[in-house]
Amino acid sequence: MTTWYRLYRQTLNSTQCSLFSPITINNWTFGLDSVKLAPMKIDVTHTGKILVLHGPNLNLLGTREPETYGRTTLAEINDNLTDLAHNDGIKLTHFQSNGESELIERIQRAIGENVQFIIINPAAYTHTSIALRDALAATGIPFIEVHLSNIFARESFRQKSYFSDLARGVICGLGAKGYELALEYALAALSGGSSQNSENTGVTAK
Ligand SMILES: O=C1C[C@@](O)(C(=O)O)C[C@@H](O)[C@@H]1O
Repeated sequence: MTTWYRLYRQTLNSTQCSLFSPITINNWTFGLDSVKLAPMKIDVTHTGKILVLHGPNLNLLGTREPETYGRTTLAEINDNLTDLAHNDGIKLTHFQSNGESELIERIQRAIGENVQFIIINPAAYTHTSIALRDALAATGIPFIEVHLSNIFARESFRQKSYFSDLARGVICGLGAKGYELALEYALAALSGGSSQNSENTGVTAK
């Protein structure tokens, strides 16, 4: 999909405004100036919004049980996702909390912010929180459930999720890569490129 950006060029006595098709290389956008071809770094026009939510103890990623959750820190995960989304002109915000009520309030705010997709690792709340599940259901915003570890290969109490039946999809056991894959799907869905049709994907969309 070609995204068009509005470029403003300050002149001596006026601000000229034209539409140009940009080329983006390494987060720099090059546009055609109305007089000459000149590189201009501009703010990318964000055409969509994705919210990434992390539940309790995920702030400790990197040092927390690395044999189970890997050595990638939460900051590294968030930075990577932010860059990937930004390259597609999508604004990505992330939020981590150890508290159920804070996560619920963050989800409720997403409605007013026009968030179009949520990626969530509810962490231990996966197995306990009807309240978080209800908050996601109340927004009606499609979401993907992500777990770093393969919860189905772990203790039996981790094999129950209060989210999976509402989720567009579930990714678990692939470590930090799982977030990237979830984002890839969300970006495709926002650009209309991801089929929501079970006939085409083999996946039943909610
Ligand atoms: O905190 C977590 C992390 C987790 O969601 C995961 O990403 O693998 C799995 C949960 O069972 C656990 O409580």
